[in-house]
Amino acid sequence: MEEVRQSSAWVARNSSHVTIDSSEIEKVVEKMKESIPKVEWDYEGIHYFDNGPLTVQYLFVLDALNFCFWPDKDLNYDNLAKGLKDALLNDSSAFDAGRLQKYTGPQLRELLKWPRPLPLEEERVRLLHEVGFELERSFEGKASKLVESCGKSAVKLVALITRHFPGFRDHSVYKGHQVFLYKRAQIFAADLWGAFKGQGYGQFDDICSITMFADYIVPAVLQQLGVLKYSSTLANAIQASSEIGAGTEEEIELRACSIYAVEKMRELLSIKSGKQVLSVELDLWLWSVGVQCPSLQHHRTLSIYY
Ligand SMILES: Nc1nc2c(c(CN[C@H]3C=C[C@H](O)[C@@H]3O)cn2[C@@H]2O[C@H](COP(=O)(O)O)[C@@H](O)[C@H]2O)c(=O)[nH]1
Repeated sequence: MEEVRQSSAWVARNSSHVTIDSSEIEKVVEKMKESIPKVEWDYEGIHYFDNGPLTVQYLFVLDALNFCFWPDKDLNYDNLAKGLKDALLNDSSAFDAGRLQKYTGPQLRELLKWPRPLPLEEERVRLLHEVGFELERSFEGKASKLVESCGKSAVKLVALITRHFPGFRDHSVYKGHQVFLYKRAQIFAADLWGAFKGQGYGQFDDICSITMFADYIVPAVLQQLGVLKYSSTLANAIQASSEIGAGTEEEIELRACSIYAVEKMRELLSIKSGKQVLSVELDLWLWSVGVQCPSLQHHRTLSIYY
């Protein structure tokens, strides 16, 4: 994940619309250092879990579709996680590689029991087909095989996923530089780690290499904490719920500066608390704060990446 760290740091150094306030990072860290809020994975009980390969298949399908809920004001991540869980409980072959390649938009909607078209539904279906096809072609149809071939390395897992599945290649070109953010590939590794509690399919000896997952919730939380500061034009656009184009400087800065800021928080917290703190732990905490605050104004970008 060095490429994610380095390219995000480059954006933070050259940023025009978003700045990181180091003194606010220090204040947040000072408040947290005695007890870093530990957030239990699946504290909501919304995920499928059977401690085996079907859970891996479930999480891979979940993270293939884990993006852009906001255009439907009633839809959120929980609906997706729970909808896919119920679908699997109802039919354990629902995510077989052959089946994944055949879903249509209306069938996906029905599977999730969602009464109207999903945001970016055509893309969601295309990505499901891509996952089914490539799993069948290279991994005996099983996401568990993909994970097994990574030798307990999250870095290898992200590299393998982004090599095989174009839909997970979450990157942009910013001021002439290629920037890697890899949100859904990294969150898949983190979901395995969380679900399997760092054992079996969730054992990654390098889980400390994962960065935060640059979505639309965590940047808003960091802004609320004072860690991120926006230009007035950007602040107004977010306040007015105006769409921010995918690949624009503003969008990349929001995401990359969030990664950089969380890395800085992690470094400082590790020093002050004398314990190794993981970016994934900070992410889970920040995300849980964000989703518990319905009034939080987040940026709106149509994207398949987050
Ligand atoms: N940074 C970060 N972003 C995350 C997650 C998760 C889910 N993690 C679960 C896994 C185990 C735990 O129990 C968590 O519940 C979803 N998202 C992103 O949020 C957005 C959805 O927001 P809303 O529209 O309000 O549902 C969307 O971009 C989605 O991709 C996370 O952990 N970190």
